[in-house]
Order: sequence, then structure tokens, then C-alpha cells
Amino acid sequence: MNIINNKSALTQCKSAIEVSHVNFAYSKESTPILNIEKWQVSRGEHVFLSGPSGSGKSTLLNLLCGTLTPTAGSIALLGQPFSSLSNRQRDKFRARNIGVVFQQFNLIPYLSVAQNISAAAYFSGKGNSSQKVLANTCELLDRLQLPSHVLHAKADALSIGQQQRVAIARALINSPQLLIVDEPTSALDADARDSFMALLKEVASDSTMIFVSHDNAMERYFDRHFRISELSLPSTTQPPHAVKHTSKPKQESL
Ligand SMILES: Nc1ncnc2c1ncn2[C@@H]1O[C@H](COP(=O)(O)OP(=O)(O)OP(=O)(O)O)[C@@H](O)[C@H]1O
Repeated sequence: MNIINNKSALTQCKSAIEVSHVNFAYSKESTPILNIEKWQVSRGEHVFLSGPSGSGKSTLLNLLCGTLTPTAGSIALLGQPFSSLSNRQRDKFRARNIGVVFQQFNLIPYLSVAQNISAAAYFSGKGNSSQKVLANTCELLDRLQLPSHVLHAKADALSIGQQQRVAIARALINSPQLLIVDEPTSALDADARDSFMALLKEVASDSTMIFVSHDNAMERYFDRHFRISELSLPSTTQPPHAVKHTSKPKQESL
């Protein structure tokens, strides 16, 4: 059975992420960057992942996206183990189910906002008509409090704050089950960060979210906080239950 097209199997699984005995090194000669015995994130959780620069946060996000492959161990998203997918199937799975907001936004500078977002819709293979994609884009831009004329502006003509919101719209255009957000608030002052986080939580309320930052003050916006130093331990000292976290009731919105 090709589970990638089996929507009910993906919908029934209660875990958004299951990481099991994962070890990752960039080369055979180098020391492993990550060594995670068990990590599980439930559907709908908004999770904060923190750690200092160089601790492996982006590496873990790339493993979750399937753009890196573990040296050992397994990763399953929405009940789908990556190891059972070909590279092509994994790309398709990622485009359909995962939205990513990159640290540097990664918008295509010479394309308009509408083109940047519709490209993401096209690559998902979901087959929505261009009219439907445009209508969804306009709705998202409106929810993200961007003026309608932004739609036809080139991405590199936008302010950093506007680019950030367009990057979120692009990540959400396919209604992803999992939203991955890599350190998007580092350039913002405290007030801008608060309003950005309120918006992000609101527009991502139907998705599981993994949000990465080195700034522990961001913890208050999330259901659970994982420190990478606790998640990933040297193999010689790894206890049976390696994952520690702080937990609090899920907030519906801010
Ligand atoms: N392509 C690569 N090849 C080899 N080593 C890499 C590669 N990418 C990252 N690293 C190394 O892996 C380690 C973890 O890097 P990573 O980018 O995951 O950290 P990070 O916690 O996201 O850092 P930052 O907060 O600065 O973005 C670092 O020592 C880095 O030098």
C-alpha cells in the first residue's frame, strides 16, 4: 500500500512526530551532532525547541523535513516513517504535509508575492485551481494583516516584516499538518515580536508547530519547551528516558 496517498491513515495517527534512536553525523569521520533516543510530539501541539548557536537545531529541523537522513534510527511524521519512502515520495510528502518558514525566509526575490505562494501550491500536487489558490492567498494575506497591493509586489521590494508574513503565508498555503518555523523573530524588537507571535499562533491554530529559537523568552507562547541539550545526549551517558520538558496546558490563542 502506498500510504502517502492514504489520507485516513495519516489522519488517524495521534503523533505528529516520532523520533526513535536517531543518531546523526555530517560525515563518517565527524562526531555525531544529534543523538536522540525518543522524542514524540502530539498532533496539534505547539512546541518550542531551543538551544545555543551550533547545538543542532537546524540540523534537527532538516531531519524532520526529510532533507537530511539519520545516520541511524527512524523518524516518522504523521505515522509515516521516512525510511519507507523513496526520495521522490518524500519530496511529495513534504510538499503536501509540511510548511516551513526559514530563518532567511527564502522567498524568490524576482517573483511576486502571488507567484511565490502559488509555486508552493503547485509543488504540493494538490491540484487546486489557480483561482482557488489566489483566493486562499488573499485570505491568508488578509489574516496576516498585509495590504492587498502586496500581492503583486516583488518579494525583494517588501520590508523584512512583510517578507516574514509572506513566508508564513507560503508555508500555510497547502494547509500543512506540520508547520516548522526556524528562528524568524531574531530581527524583531519585543513589541513586534509579540504581535508577530500572536498572529503566527492564530494562523497556525490548526497545525502542529515546531518553533526554533535560541531565545528562551519565547517559551511562554508554547505548549511545551524542549531544550536540545536535554533532547540530544552523548550516547555513553544517555538515560532510558532522555526527553525532559516543561509542560503547560495548551492555549487556544493569545
Ligand atoms: N552541512 C554541514 N556540514 C558539516 N557540518 C555542519 C553542516 N551544517 C551544520 N554543521 C555543523 O553542525 C552543527 C550544528 O549546526 P546547526 O546549524 O544545526 O546548529 P543551530 O543550533 O541551528 O545553530 P544556529 O542557531 O546558529 O542556526 C554545527 O557545529 C555546524 O557547524
